[in-house]
Amino acid sequence: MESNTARILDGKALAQKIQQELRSRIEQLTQTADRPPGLAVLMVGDNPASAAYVRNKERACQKLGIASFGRHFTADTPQEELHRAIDELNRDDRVDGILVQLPLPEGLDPVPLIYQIDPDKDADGLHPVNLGRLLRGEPGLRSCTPAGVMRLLEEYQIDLRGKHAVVIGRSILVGKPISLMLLARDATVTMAHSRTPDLTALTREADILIVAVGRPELIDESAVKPGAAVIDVGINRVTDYFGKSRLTGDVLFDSVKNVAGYVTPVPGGVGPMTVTMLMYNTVLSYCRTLGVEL
Ligand SMILES: Nc1nc(=O)c2c([nH]1)NC[C@@H]1CN(c3ccc(C(=O)N[C@@H](CCC(=O)O)C(=O)O)cc3)C=[N+]21
Ligand SMILES: [Mg+2]
Repeated sequence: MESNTARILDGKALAQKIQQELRSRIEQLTQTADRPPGLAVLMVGDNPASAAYVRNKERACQKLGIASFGRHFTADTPQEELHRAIDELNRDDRVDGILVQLPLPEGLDPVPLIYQIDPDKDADGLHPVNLGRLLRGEPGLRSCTPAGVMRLLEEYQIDLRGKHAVVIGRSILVGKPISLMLLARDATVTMAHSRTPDLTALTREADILIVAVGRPELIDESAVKPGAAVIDVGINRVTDYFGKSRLTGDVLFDSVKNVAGYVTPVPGGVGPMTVTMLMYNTVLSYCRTLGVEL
């Protein structure tokens, strides 16, 4: 049998390249602007994974010259207090981007908080106004993970026009917005989910396969069309045979690489792109405030 090794879509490298570009642009703009771009992350409780993500975001801000306005609340903070914090940040002229780190502790509802963020400061691109803009094909802040995936496909010049894209997972964070972005690039899009019968028969038809379900290593080479581009959005922490914890995606990378044309690794694929698009959105809304192009 002929052997094949897919080209790796290096999200880490692309993320670094885009961050470098953002850093230069910020440096240039802050020579005349009276302030740097600012990002405010609201973190509630002390979920260790969330704390690690927030630290990563703050580190990225620091590297790029973005001011962080992190606010940390205890898990028993009343919903109303979070609404007041968002209201303050909406009115704070130093802040271009606001996000609520998800998930929130039990008893707190993220949805009304997201609705309260000024849509033009919605760094996560999750406000209904921004999702509506995406649906309508209008400019706006785009959700970070889907936007990061699109940048990765662009970087490797993967043809979308007229191609069959299959998206597994229908979340408001990933599956739904990425389907709209692929559609806007003239792909023929199928949205699959946990109730789709014979998922494998469908995924084998995909030229572009986006997997965003949160099931470790669900997709192996038997589910992939030869030459397809496979994008793994899953980030699952699993314990291996030896009791060691490791990070794995929704795709069994070592199997899929034998048939796919392109595949993203985990870690080092979509994850770093998500953080980078958050920085990008913050700088984009900063530029809009200054009245300049990014
Ligand atoms: N309001 C909000 N916005 C988010 O964008 C958001 C969120 N809440 N809550 C949690 C999820 C998860 N998420 C990740 C971002 C980067 C990596 C990432 O950089 N991962 C590295 C590995 C990191 C590691 O080693 O743990 C990689 O895939 O290479 C992963 C996951 C953003 N999220
Ligand atoms: Mg489902």
